Amino acid sequence: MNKYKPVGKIGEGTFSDVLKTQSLRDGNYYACKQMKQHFESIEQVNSLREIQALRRLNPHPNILMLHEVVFDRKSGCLALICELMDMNIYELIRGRRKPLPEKKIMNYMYQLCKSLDHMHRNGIFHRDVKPENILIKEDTLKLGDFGSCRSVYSKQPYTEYISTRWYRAPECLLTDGYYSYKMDMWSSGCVFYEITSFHPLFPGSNELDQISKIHDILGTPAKKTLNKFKQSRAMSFDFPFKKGTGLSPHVPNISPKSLSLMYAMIEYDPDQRIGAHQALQHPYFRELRTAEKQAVTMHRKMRLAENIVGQESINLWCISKDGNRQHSHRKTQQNPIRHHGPSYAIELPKLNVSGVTKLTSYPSPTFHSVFTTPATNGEVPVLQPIKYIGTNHKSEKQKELKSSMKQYHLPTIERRGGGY
Ligand SMILES: Nc1ncnc2c1ncn2[C@@H]1O[C@H](COP(=O)(O)OP(=O)(O)OP(=O)(O)O)[C@@H](O)[C@H]1O
Repeated sequence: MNKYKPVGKIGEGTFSDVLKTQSLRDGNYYACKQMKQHFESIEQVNSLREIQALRRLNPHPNILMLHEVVFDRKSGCLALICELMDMNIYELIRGRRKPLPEKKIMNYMYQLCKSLDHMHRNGIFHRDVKPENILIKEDTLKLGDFGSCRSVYSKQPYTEYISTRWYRAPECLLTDGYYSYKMDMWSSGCVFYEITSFHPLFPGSNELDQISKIHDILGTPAKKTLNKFKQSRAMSFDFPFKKGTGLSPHVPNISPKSLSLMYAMIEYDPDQRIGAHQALQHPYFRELRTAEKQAVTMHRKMRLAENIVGQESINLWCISKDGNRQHSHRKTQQNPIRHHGPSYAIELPKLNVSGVTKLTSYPSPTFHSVFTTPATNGEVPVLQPIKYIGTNHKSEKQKELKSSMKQYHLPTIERRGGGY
């Protein structure tokens, strides 16, 4: 940790203090997440869910970037050195009166859905999506705090207490641990509402009140849905019929498309709830998808132009240096671009360097394929050498204690149905 100079405290969570630090090597600023828990060995550090998830999900434009893991064996202190962001979503909207421009909300929601899509495709679900865990820097949004995440292939029921109550999906509230990745969509729908209205959607004061707040707006669910939940709950429950006000009276000024996506995300039944990949295809995001496609096309054209210019200058250099066309000729034969014009088959691998294009280069998955076949990104990245050791205040908003030891092995992507 002597390679980093602490500058000030920027955040605090249940499990960590987050400091702004400056690297003495490159002079850049980073966020240093100093874990409150002490560790006995590197093996114990490596088994930390958060580290495993970040390594598997990095790099992606909408996932917080892990720069370095620093562990001090003597003191047992552990710090995650991450990219420094400006603030979290809760801080962005706190005390604000003027609504955020609709374009900004759309842009943030698009990026949030992209982070979820990437995570779910890679066999991980977050389990604690909430405004405090969504970080922004200028117009870029990144999902952080993977301390509660799980493998989608791990065996239910999940016994530990998870997710902050206000963002907890009905299946988490009403079953004995039979929930999965769709719970992240519910939480994100609640965040969508909150960045639109600046109020939490379901601010329940306890679990029963949480359900009641959900029913106040969505109404009690169909019997079929409740019966599904009842099958995975030891204790029986029933709710007297309630109609629900719907979302519209609470967000009167939003567009119909925006409302439609919001409803799809907070669908009561997880089987009917929209998934992240589907959400990205929703008409609400049409404009952004078009802009993205145009940017990709432009990028391809630019790379192509660069290649041609680069190739020509190599050829010219070869000719002038050697006075020998043979060498130049061999070069042009090696690179068919010069003779045969552009080929996307040649260009695409270069585009994959950027995370955004990497996402678009996935085989277009049906929703099922994400969870019935191994994830597309192959193996878990190898751990980099571990180096050392290492207060925006946690919001006063209601928070419940999560499991204190957040260190478990994340099953490899290929493993299905197993788990811990
Ligand atoms: N990379 C970062 N850049 C800027 N701020 C950050 C960064 N990482 C975390 N923070 C701030 O620190 C706060 C706490 O971080 P984080 O949620 O990762 O800690 P935690 O101990 O896991 O919290 P929790 O109690 O939610 O489990 C965040 O809400 C955020 O405001």
